[in-house]
Amino acid sequence: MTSAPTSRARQRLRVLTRRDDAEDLLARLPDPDHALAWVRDGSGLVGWGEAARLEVRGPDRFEQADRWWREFVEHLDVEDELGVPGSGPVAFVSMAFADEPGDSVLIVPEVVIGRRNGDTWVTTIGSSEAEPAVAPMRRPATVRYANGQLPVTAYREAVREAVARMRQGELDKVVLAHDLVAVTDKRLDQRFVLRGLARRYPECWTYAVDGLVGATPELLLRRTGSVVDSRVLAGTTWPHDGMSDQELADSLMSSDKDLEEHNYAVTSLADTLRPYCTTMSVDGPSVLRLPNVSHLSSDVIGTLGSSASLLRLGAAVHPTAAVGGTPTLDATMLISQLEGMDRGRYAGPVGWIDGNGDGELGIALRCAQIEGSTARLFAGCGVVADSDPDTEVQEAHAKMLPMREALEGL
Ligand SMILES: C=C(O[C@@H]1C=C(C(=O)O)C=C[C@H]1O)C(=O)O
Repeated sequence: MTSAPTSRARQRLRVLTRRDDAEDLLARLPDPDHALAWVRDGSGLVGWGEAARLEVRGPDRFEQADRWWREFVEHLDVEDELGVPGSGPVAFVSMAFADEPGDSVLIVPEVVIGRRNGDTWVTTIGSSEAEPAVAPMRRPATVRYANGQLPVTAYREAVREAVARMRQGELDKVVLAHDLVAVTDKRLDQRFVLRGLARRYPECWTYAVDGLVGATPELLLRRTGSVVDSRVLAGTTWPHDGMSDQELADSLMSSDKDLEEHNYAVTSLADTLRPYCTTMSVDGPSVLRLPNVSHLSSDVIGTLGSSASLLRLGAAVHPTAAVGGTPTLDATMLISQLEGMDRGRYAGPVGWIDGNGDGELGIALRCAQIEGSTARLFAGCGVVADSDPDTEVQEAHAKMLPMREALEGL
């Protein structure tokens, strides 16, 4: 569906970027229910209002979104004092994981506040309204949890079945997820959740687009002119049995199972991105340590030999084997068969794009879909032939902690 202000775009919207003195981006968000955010360690973008919105679904959702955005940008009058990635016109993006079901969304805010390398700016898109007052923050007093579409017991069974299929040689890796529903005593304030995540996970990208709120450690793709880079994660451990951080890191770096999972993920990203690049290098794996989990992490960097926009590149690489599996098609079919739930925009690309086709797309992990006083949390794990279902259940639990703590205000 296109709830398209294409007609508004045709009227030539005015886009104005000027310098600003924003200190705390998240503190500027006025609205508890419609936050737009992509912030890491104090830098990034926040936005509010809707100058335009696109909803798309299906296998060509990236191409449709790319076409719509390019047309939208053509009908703008832009005045941009900064001319850096993220200044000028911007759309926040959140794509569905699957071809079906699931809606993807692009939102062009009326106001964007950005910060990058110490420069801060404000962009207005078709609006010259004064900044609205920031509504007081709401915090829930109680949070209760209930089964989602795939309860833990069924998840354990799904992992067991996947392991059996892999031992029969049907496929090499599949990433299976489950969900959990949190119910609070009042309407959730997305800004409360965002601030909790950003405070505890400054090295992650804290995001909110159309009610999907989270803090992801995984960067699917960033395009900055002719440079493209990615941070691929797969292979996970978490604090247990009194092991020190060093012992956890050593065990991860020497785990054949985790190295295998990681290798599938890096290969899937590099193989699908390489055709667009003239050079490419992979640096890793090393261990990325977060408060709740540690991951094997590799950085991929390439020089683009093509003018493909970030959304086009996203179409080529999604889903990597960090959230899908290997081979990709077998894995996505098995996911829909064994999970039997709608992932929505969890594990899909999330982030922002600008008028030059640059931007950042993370993988929407460690997140929840917030609606009123409920939040649907998701977490998944890479499963290979050597996986143990009970251990995967514990891993998924560790991956849900950031969102649970943010909801509970811990
Ligand atoms: C699927 C998730 O995480 C992904 C799976 C990982 C793994 O299996 O080791 C690690 C990081 C992410 O790529 C999630 O957090 O829900």
